[in-house]
Amino acid sequence: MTISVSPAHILVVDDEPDLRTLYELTLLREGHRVDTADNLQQAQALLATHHFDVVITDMRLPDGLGMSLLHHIKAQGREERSIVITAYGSAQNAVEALKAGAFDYLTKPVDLKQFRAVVTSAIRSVAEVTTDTAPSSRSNVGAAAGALGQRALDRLIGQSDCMQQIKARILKVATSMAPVMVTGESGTGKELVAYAIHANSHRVKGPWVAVNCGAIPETLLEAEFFGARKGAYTGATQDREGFFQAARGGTLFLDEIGDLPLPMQSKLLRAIQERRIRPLGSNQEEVVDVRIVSATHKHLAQEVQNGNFRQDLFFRLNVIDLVIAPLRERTQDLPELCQALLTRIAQESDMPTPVLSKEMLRELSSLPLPGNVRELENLLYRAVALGDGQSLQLDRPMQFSPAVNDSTLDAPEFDLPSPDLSETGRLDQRPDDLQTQLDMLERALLVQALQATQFNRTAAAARLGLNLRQIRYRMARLKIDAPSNDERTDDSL
Ligand SMILES: Nc1ncnc2c1ncn2[C@@H]1O[C@H](COP(=O)(O)OP(=O)(O)OP(=O)(O)O)[C@@H](O)[C@H]1O
Repeated sequence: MTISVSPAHILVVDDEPDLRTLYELTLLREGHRVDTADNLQQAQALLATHHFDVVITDMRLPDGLGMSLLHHIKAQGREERSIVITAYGSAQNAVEALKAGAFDYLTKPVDLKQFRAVVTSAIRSVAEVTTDTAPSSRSNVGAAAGALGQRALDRLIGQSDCMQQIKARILKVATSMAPVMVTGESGTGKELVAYAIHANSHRVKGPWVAVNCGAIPETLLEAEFFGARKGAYTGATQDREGFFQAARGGTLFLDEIGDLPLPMQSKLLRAIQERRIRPLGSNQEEVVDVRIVSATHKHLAQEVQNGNFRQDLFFRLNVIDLVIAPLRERTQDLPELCQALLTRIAQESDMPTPVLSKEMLRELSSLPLPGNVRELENLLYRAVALGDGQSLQLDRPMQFSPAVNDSTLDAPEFDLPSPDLSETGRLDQRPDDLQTQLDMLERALLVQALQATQFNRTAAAARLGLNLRQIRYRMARLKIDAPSNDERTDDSL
């Protein structure tokens, strides 16, 4: 399907006359105005005298690399969107081009359908920016966003340096097709950030498809991602779209990407590299037209080291990284966050917004809040529920009593009546670091649920609000050797 965009002025730079003509004719047929150059020098001469919307350049040119055109465009602050054509299999060049500011890249042999889709996308992104605002004002955070984009940025509460930098970076990276990886602890707002990237991009009118990679049973992953034809597997009574098809023209958000099993990682890598997918049971490939934003709370580089995550996929997904600091490292955001969250909670319950006292704010600031903004949100919900309608009643978080100063933060008091923590026999030793303490707590809860279900992992997972794959993963990570670790029929997903 050809998507119509307004005619654009495009520069094609390639030293191969046949290819140059092929690209030129394809673009002319779409109604665009095209100039061509067969080397860097000619391209630079044309750039000196003309303004283009899009520059399409081969990577290898007789007098240098197409990359230097990118640097030239960037250094001059020009508005052209550049698309680089790289040799097949040179992932490094593609990633470098995106990092150098290319809007997108194409791999040889160039598929004309893909070529048209990428060019259309680039033209759209120029149009979005020029209708929304003058590009020169982009340094002003928020100025470049349209109404939806601005709303998405506004939902990210906080004026700390970290949040300001995140917002500025969202605007900076939104306008290209480069894959972005958002990292941060659980509940730090990774999904909000990912959505803000979509909402500020030229793909905003396309779909936003968010997928939790850890929540899909392993056996269904391929069909869920790439779609399936009728009859491809038992129960497939009709053709169905996968996430890649559903997100066509928009953004595919892969949350908890670190939970994707290795075989699926290979399939995802292939889809990204080849820009093609094949639905299950189909012999036809389909062109991929999605921007990928992924997120994880894991240290993915460490997962690569441990052999749990493919390095090449990491490299592909992590072209641009965006790191969100935990809430305890930006406590200056707390007052504004509490205010916004309380206003929302009060609106939902149709009541006046309760006032947060200074004491309570101080108390909240002293909590480690390992669940970050989500935990803060839950705490405030409980505080509203326990309060008298005007004042709030802070209920201590389940896992920690509030730390009064840093030294108590190092040795939080566990306040968990239900799981038999002494089972672990290790809590008294109180390790210093938070992660070890959380691991011990998680281990105790898992063991307790497993014991209560005679080590039936499916039932234990259900008790804890997990699925089988998630509990298996957690058991393996914490080296919990349950009698049912040899496959049981009830667990055989
Ligand atoms: N800066 C923020 N301003 C306002 N609300 C926020 C902010 N950060 C997070 N939240 C809220 O906290 C909750 C968790 O946010 P979100 O789901 O984006 O976090 P996450 O990092 O993706 O979590 P997880 O790792 O569990 O997937 C949501 O309700 C979100 O609205």
